[in-house]
Amino acid sequence: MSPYDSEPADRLVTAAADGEDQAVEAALRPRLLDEFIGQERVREQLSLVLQAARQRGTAPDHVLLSGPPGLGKTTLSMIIAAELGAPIRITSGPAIQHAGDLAAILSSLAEGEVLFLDEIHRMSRPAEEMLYMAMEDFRVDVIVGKGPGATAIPLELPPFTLVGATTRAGLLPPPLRDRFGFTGHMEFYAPAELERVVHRSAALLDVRIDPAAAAEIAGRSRGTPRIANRLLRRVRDYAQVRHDGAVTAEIAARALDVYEVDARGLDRLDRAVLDALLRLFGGGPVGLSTLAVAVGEEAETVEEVAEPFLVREGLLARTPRGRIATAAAWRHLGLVPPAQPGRGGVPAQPELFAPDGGVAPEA
Ligand SMILES: Nc1ncnc2c1ncn2[C@@H]1O[C@H](COP(=O)(O)OP(=O)(O)OP(=O)(O)O)[C@@H](O)[C@H]1O
Ligand SMILES: [Mg+2]
Repeated sequence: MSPYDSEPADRLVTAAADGEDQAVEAALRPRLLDEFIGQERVREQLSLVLQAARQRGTAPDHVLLSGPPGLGKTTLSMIIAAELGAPIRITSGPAIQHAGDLAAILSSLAEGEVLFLDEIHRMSRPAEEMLYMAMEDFRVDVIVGKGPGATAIPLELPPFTLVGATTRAGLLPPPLRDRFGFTGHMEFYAPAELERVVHRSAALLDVRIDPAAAAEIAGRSRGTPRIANRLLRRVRDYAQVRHDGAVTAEIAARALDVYEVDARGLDRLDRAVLDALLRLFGGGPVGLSTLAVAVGEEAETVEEVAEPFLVREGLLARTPRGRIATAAAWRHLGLVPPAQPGRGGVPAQPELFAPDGGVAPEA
């Protein structure tokens, strides 16, 4: 499910898991730390935490994994359990409505079990407070009865390891954040790392793929393994239906053109926003609501779905005066910036425009 209500349900480049992703992701998940690609720092730190705990024969400190969707938080939590040889219990913040729900889970944990709490920032306040005590003292107070006659019965818990995951670490109350012994910050993946993800997944899916094709898919995957895996599946469909199943760079590029994911990973909506900003408003500044009307979308959709990636890619900037396009945006759409801002762009002359990202001269 997309974290954004405003995100179109069928968006190919969403970082959120769709139904098909959920069905196939289990098969594509690396099982051990050594198979996990990229995130070198998190991997090394985590490996030390786990190895030390194994040597001491105790449950490791609680672990918080934070970062954008699709970067491998759920995958890493399962790896933690596998590396410890411990069972894992999986639940999520929204599933825990009442403190009692959490008490029931905690009291049934086995010694050394890993409790994976996904979307931990969406837990209810009373459950959160119960979790503080459970994390720190391995104890919960179960409230029996109501009103003035209510009593708290303390309940000892076996040592366990909480692995929390969140896309919004900033929303976690400090007392909760402080109770994790280790926080892994997941970063977007470099293209070379995504290439390795594509090769690995292709092998598991029995897809023959050229190195150049893997690079083509990686470059369009927005730094996100989940998107790389999804694009690979769409490319596989195309290669199978239109060709003999083998994926070359040319086939990958053509397939992703069919699905309107461009060389930099922008989809139709992203390009529409950039295109309006450049052609209609001369690169800005223009207000969000005006820009949204120009592309026929809700302001929230433009702001939450399209803009974060455009900003991350250095194609668009949000300023107090409105949205403005960067020089890279003009180049990406093959346009030359106007001599006077606000006049609209003209198609680039081939000799003026360096498609490899060279500087486009002022007209
Ligand atoms: N480092 C990696 N190496 C190989 N595959 C990866 C890696 N990280 C993620 N993946 C793949 O990407 C997909 C998404 O990963 P995962 O479900 O762990 O992301 P997530 O961070 O939990 O996302 P969300 O925030 O939506 O829950 C999985 O299929 C997984 O196999
Ligand atoms: Mg997850």
